[in-house]
Amino acid sequence: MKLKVYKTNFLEQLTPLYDSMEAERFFTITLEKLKGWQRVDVVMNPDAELTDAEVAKWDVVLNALKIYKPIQYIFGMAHFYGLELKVNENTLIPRPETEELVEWIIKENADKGKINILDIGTGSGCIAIALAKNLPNATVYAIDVSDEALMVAQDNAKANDADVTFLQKDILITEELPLQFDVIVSNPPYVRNLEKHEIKNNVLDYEPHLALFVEDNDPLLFYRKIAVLAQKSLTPNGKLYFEINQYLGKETSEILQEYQYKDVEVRKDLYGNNRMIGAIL
Ligand SMILES: C[S@@+](CC[C@H](N)C(=O)[O-])C[C@H]1O[C@@H](n2cnc3c(N)ncnc32)[C@H](O)[C@@H]1O
Repeated sequence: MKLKVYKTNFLEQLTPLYDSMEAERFFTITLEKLKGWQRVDVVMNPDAELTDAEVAKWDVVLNALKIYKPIQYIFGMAHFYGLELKVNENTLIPRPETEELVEWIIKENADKGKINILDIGTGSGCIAIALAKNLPNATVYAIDVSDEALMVAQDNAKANDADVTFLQKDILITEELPLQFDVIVSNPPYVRNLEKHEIKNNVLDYEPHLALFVEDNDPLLFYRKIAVLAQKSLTPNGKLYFEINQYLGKETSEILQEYQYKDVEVRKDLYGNNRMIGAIL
């Protein structure tokens, strides 16, 4: 079949489900992953053919997209802060908002000498690995409760030549952190069940609920627990950084103030939502 004809069919089948720009983006990614081609190659080779075997592979992708499987899980790969990271159903797909949190930490810590950093709830390892790559003076540790996520994170650190020490721990039952840290960062689960209706099917049906959801009656439990643990484990003037639920900026700030943190600052993400918070001990 001609690639041009397949493309028309691919886009037609996806545009009732996704907007046309997104469908076009899926085509481009599939083209790159399955054929090693860029969009310009399609223009330059108007008569290019797909063999039956190639069509079968493209159809697998198309059918998965039709049931809203995220393209990052289809190809097992996501991009974060210039890195290519392996992802699977045990790891959240890293988000652009989280890149902004990483950017904040890098800017504030680039000029410091040797520092220890801890990432709590590391998932794919995205935050820890991006920090290790961009802050060469930092020694980076990362915790997750999920062994499956930690396996992915470890592979990602290795593939990206980043030195990160991973530890399996349930932060909710941990009584102390293993070391003193200059920076503690976390993007913990923060989506309330009552916000589930705002979550798209591709997230709800495929991304790990362990990484996303908290109970409506105590949505900030991770923040409270980490604030308490960090009181004992941050160095003087050490800083805590969190990604936060956009609707709970005020409540999250109040927790940090209650636990005697100073200079509590809420920052917005690129969409204008309250999305991250920093505070000094
Ligand atoms: C919102 S995801 C963040 C993943 C990654 N840091 C990112 O920014 O994409 C939260 C992570 O916390 C982990 N997690 C959930 N409960 C935990 C617990 N009790 N102790 C430690 N980690 C936990 C999940 O496995 C998940 O990887």
